[in-house]
Amino acid sequence: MPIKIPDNLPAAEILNSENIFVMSEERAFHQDIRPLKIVILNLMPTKITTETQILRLIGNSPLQLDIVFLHPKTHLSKNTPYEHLIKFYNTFDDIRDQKFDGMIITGAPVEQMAFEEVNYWNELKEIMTWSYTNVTSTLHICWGAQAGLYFHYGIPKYALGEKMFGIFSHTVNKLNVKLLRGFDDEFFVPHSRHTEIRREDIEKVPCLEILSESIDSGVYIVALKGGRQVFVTGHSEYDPLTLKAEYDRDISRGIDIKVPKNYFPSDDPSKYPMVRWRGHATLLFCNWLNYYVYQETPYNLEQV
Ligand SMILES: CC(=O)SCCNC(=O)CCNC(=O)[C@H](O)C(C)(C)COP(=O)(O)OP(=O)(O)OC[C@H]1O[C@@H](n2cnc3c(N)ncnc32)[C@H](O)[C@@H]1OP(=O)(O)O
Ligand SMILES: N[C@@H](CCO)C(=O)O
Repeated sequence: MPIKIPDNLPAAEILNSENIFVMSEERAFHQDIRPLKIVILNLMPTKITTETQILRLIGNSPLQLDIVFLHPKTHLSKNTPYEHLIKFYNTFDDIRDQKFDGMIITGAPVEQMAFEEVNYWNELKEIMTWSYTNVTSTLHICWGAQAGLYFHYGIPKYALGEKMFGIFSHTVNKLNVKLLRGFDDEFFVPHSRHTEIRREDIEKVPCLEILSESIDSGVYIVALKGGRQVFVTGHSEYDPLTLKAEYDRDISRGIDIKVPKNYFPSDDPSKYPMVRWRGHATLLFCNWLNYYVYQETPYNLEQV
């Protein structure tokens, strides 16, 4: 949350230059406050796990959030009980006439298919088109980021020779970016994917900026200048044991999968994983909610 201090306090200039959010008395006086409307398009097969992971992060904020869950109506989930979807989820038809402050589009285990082969691709294209005009800021995660970058900007994904699997070190590319406020110089993020997007393709689109990368796992955060869209290639929301569950699943299926890198102490899968990404995950979601959603969204949502 911003610090409200007198406009002319000397600390204001110093803190502003350090990328700390200081709100002037005048701005604070004029700021109207209401709960934020957030829509989560959950494309993961294990929807209940993902709901919990995302809510844990966005719930760690003093803001009141009204959450709406969406699932694609053109895909019948095998792994999430239908009763759960009926009880807690909407489809796009239910909300297409509404406006939202923020939207999160999750990952999905479909990255090895062409986008057009995904059975809800046409529906997703419609939702992503709508998000551009009906949502103040949309955060896309993993496959959701690949899909958004491909649909909005024609950026392709490429198959990797080996799954990017583990916890990787990242750095920030640019100083004084609100989304990156408070990030350490080096921070860690889980990745679990068979495909990648490439810097050279993103650089061809002048309205996009690469905000964070990793020497080992490549591009991490891309944003539309102004913050209306954020694309994140990693899974900072993952629980301590999510990579282990994916690893155990693949081992039990006889798949040739390597131990996730930098995850188990001494790379020994019998040991409990070391969590080194929770602080980063919390900050990323808080910063997005605060600076790209709350501070930018109009009080009257119809003006989005
Ligand atoms: C790159 C990223 O975004 S990573 C994020 C994805 N990560 C994860 O999903 C991790 C957790 N998931 C898993 O462990 C596995 O997917 C499991 C165990 C839930 C199921 O795996 P499997 O039994 O091998 O595959 P299954 O046939 O059930 O399909 C898996 C999912 O792929 C997706 N899928 C598969 N084919 C299609 C298709 N043609 N169109 C759209 N979605 C498809 C679906 O989401 C499907 O699950 P759902 O029907 O519950 O939505
Ligand atoms: N994180 C995914 C990658 C597949 O898209 C999994 O291991 O299931």
